[in-house]
Amino acid sequence: MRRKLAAGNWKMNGTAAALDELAALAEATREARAEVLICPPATLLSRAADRLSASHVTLGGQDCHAATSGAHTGDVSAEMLRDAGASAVILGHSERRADHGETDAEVRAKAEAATAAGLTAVICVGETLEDRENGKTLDVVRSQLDGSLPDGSTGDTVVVAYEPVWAIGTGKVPTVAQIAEVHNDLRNSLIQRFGGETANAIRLLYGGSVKASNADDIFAVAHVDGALVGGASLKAADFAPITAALDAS
Ligand SMILES: O=C[C@H](O)COP(=O)(O)O
Repeated sequence: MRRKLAAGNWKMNGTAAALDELAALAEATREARAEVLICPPATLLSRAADRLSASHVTLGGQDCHAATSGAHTGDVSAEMLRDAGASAVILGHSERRADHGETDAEVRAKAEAATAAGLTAVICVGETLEDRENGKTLDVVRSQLDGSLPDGSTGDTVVVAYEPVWAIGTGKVPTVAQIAEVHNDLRNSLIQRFGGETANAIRLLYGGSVKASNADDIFAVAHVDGALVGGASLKAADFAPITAALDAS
């Protein structure tokens, strides 16, 4: 049985004042059965970990380097994230793929580093609008999945987040049929590569303009085990109802 996961990606948002929102989220979701994961900027991780030490909310990074340490100015290793209190790390987000030219091979190497450091890698895949309009959605997503997940991935080491690029921060959401098609295909691809038992333990998240108002419909889709939420994860008042919708699904 896959435990549902409500994950929040704060992206490049949040200074010390945002820690109060985390505390409010922990309070508002204290009865949640789903895992509640927040990925704040790296600068807030250790303070967030201190603030949440007695709570069920887990923490993650938004990226890591593939190396453990070394001459990589400005980068953060998986081990450092773990040391700061993270249990997970988002990898291959489309904003990293677009802004930093990250390839599937780099994402995979980072995921291997995350696993070695004991972090769960939340690996993002998703098509652009152009891909979708050209009928290439499944090809693109399959190829990213194949290239980005390490061999030997398990339900403990990876989570896959399907995030159509055109739905991120735009208020546009795919139809439930479109989400169902991709999630079903992701599950089948995982089964082909890792076998049924392992594949069925890997959680699949949907991400892209998830809000309390559309969460029920999205969470009713087969093989949607939760969400990776951007904008609506910044405020406890927005994110707690999404977590509640996930629990109710
Ligand atoms: O990682 C989260 C996604 O990019 C979704 O962002 P959004 O909920 O603001 O559309």
